[in-house]
Amino acid sequence: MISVSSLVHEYDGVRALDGVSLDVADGEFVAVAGANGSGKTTLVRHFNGLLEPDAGDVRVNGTPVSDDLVAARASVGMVFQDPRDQFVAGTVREDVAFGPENLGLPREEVEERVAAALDAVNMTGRGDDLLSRLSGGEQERVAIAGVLAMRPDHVVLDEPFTGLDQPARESVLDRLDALHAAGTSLVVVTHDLRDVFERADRVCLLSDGRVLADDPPAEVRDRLSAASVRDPC
Ligand SMILES: Nc1ncnc2c1ncn2[C@@H]1O[C@H](COP(=O)(O)OP(=O)(O)OP(=O)(O)O)[C@@H](O)[C@H]1O
Repeated sequence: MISVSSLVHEYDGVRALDGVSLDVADGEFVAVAGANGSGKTTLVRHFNGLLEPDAGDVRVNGTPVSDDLVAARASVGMVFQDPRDQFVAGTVREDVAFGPENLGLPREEVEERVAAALDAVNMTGRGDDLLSRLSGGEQERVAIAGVLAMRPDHVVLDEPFTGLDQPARESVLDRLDALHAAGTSLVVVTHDLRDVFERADRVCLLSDGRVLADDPPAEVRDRLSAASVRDPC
């Protein structure tokens, strides 16, 4: 469970989040949508302590993130906007193994986690591939595998479809469906709700650092334009 309460974030005195409250229950699929600059990335970077609140409270499984950064980062896996930003190795296998290796897990468990994570993103047998030779969609899936290998309770994806063509987009969506079905909670940040709208349990609309709506998709439709988000249907 991720619980955000009255969160305020300022960059050099400029308010990017202005009292945001939001809960993500275990197993839930929440879409966070809003115009450029509405505060989406700033919000999710608080979920695992990449940013510190200027006011308000962010808890993961009941514990304030700032009290236990290691626990928050184990529980909340983050897939960043450009997957290349999070690669740390040359090959698919080395990259996906990096997180579990840093947990100090035995070699067999690392191998088992890497195999399961690659399987989950449909990249079985691609461990020796060079990351630099993968397509954008494949890179996105490897970034997701790197997060899955940490076995997080929640996976947060910031604009996961940027630059992907329709087949790559569908392949990532398939993987998200499988994760959701397996009980992982998902937070997908997007300015484009296409394909996500009907999958989400809830849509949180941000506008100028405030929550404009946080409801099931059918109930937020009439507020999409106020948040400068295009109706996907
Ligand atoms: N590192 C930073 N320093 C200063 N201001 C920032 C920084 N990061 C974001 N901002 C500002 O904070 C506000 C919210 O930005 P944020 O990136 O959270 O929005 P967003 O909804 O994710 O936007 P986008 O869809 O363009 O990624 C914007 O006004 C942005 O210019």
